[in-house]
Amino acid sequence: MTPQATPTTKLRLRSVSKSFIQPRTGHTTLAVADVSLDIASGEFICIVGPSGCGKSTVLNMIAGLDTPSAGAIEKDGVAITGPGADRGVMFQDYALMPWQTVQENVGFGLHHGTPGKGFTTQQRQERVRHFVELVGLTGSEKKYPHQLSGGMRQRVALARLLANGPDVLLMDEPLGALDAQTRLVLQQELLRIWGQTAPRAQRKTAIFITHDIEEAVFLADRVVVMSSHPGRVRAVIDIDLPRERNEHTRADPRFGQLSEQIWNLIRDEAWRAAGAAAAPPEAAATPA
Ligand SMILES: Nc1ncnc2c1ncn2[C@@H]1O[C@H](COP(=O)(O)OP(=O)(O)OP(=O)(O)O)[C@@H](O)[C@H]1O
Repeated sequence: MTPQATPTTKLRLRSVSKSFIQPRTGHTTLAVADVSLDIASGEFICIVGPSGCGKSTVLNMIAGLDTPSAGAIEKDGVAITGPGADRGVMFQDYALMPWQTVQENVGFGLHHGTPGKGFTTQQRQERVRHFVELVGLTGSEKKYPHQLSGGMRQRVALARLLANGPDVLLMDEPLGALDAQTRLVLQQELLRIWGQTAPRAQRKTAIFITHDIEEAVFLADRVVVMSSHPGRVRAVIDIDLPRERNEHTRADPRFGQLSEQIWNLIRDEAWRAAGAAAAPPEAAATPA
């Protein structure tokens, strides 16, 4: 049964399925089956699951880049029928324009797209300055993407996403290409920029895809665990770790328990997705 919408529901997926038909062979892949989910306004949701379980397909449908084959997706009670500036998307590969500076990249949507409507040139410039500062890139405004590290490029991509003023942030493995230390730093930076210490009403609704279970536990209010073939919601785990999340969070025993709980839900499929016939048996508990 589909859950009832609450007054704070921002996004609602109702029995959403998606099939892809190969034009040449006519072969149909059921990528996502019967996904129902309510996402509250200001909530941070992470989606995890084995490779190919349909995470990106779900995100693309919320973005309006793909259309459900069955079911419906609503934002604020209105069906999503295509892309919109109210939903900003961020990918792993930065997607910056190499011939533009940091500030030109951040301001692109404001100067050339619908997000800039209603702003004067001065207001747009001020908005760019604000988001460049928020992501910690003041002083690098005139640099080009090739002059930046991977972490700085994703800061630019995040500033651009926010400058466009969406109320839903859709992030498809945005930290996936970064080295391990930069990734840890940017996880915390992302929560700061998202406003984890602000009241929920002031936060954006965020949906974040990751393969990294600890990243999901660190970031999310709830983790959606998907299973594959076809992609379904296997479990939704409440992350009852206090905010603000910071370096102490990872040392909290609850952090380890939640990570293990999620890994146990996906380990068999993750091993198979990685080419193994089956996962090895779970390690026996150490005798007391
Ligand atoms: N445009 C497409 N045409 C045909 N099949 C597709 C298309 N997009 C996705 N699929 C298939 O749908 C399934 C789900 O793909 P999707 O990329 O959503 O999974 P994912 O969980 O995001 O994967 P990964 O973790 O590897 O990024 C896969 O079997 C994939 O091959």
